[in-house]
Amino acid sequence: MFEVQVVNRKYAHHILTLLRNKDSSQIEFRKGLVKLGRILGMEIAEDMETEEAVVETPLGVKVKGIRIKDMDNTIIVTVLRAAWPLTEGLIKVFYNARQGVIAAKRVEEKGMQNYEFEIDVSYVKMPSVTSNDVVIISDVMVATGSTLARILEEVVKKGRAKKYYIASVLSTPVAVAKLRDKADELGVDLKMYAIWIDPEVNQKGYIVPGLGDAGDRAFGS
Ligand SMILES: O=P(O)(O)OC[C@H]1O[C@H](OP(=O)(O)OP(=O)(O)O)[C@H](O)[C@@H]1O
Ligand SMILES: O=c1cc[nH]c(=O)[nH]1
Repeated sequence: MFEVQVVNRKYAHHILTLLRNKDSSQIEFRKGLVKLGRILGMEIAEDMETEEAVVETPLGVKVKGIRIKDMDNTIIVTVLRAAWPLTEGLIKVFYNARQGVIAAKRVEEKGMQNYEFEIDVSYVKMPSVTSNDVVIISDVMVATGSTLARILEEVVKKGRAKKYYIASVLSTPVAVAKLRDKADELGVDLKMYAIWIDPEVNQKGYIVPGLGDAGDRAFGS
């Protein structure tokens, strides 16, 4: 099963506009990603089931509240390197999350064929996953979807989660179609959140209008 949801919040789009601006500084860019990570985390939390929780306040009064059931069985996987600040924001919401890291790179020297890049996965370190877990994959730019499709293959090798989320800033129709196919092929329940879906990927594999090379803008080239 695959679903995609765009974040319909003025504040998120205000920050996205700052990120798109070529004159925004490296620090502004990173800070913007942290803010969007927190918003994406809130959106994902909104999608999760809750249960009743009763607590006693310092006044000695018991009160009914709620807890998000999967708060303590969430795993966040960061795709290096641009997603690092995005994860910083996600962690503010999923404060007990276990974490994994994946280094994956498009082999750009071989070029893009039919909106597909070969992906070189050089490092995978993540906790084992059980059927009680929810996995959130944090990646800023989902352009052709080649990287995330490949990463999903790696992630499911660690065990089957009951649900997978993608937390991203920008994606494209091409990537959405590819991820839908990959979710079907792997038989996973996948929901992708993006702040916005841009219309195009250019010949070099950049999202257009996009925001440029997110890794370089956040950390330098
Ligand atoms: O959907 P795709 O076409 O596969 O492209 C998306 C990938 O490109 C970006 O990484 P990048 O190669 O810029 O790496 P960096 O963050 O380390 O700079 C981005 O963070 C994704 O991982
Ligand atoms: O536009 C794009 C596409 C992939 N990676 C980026 O950083 N930017």
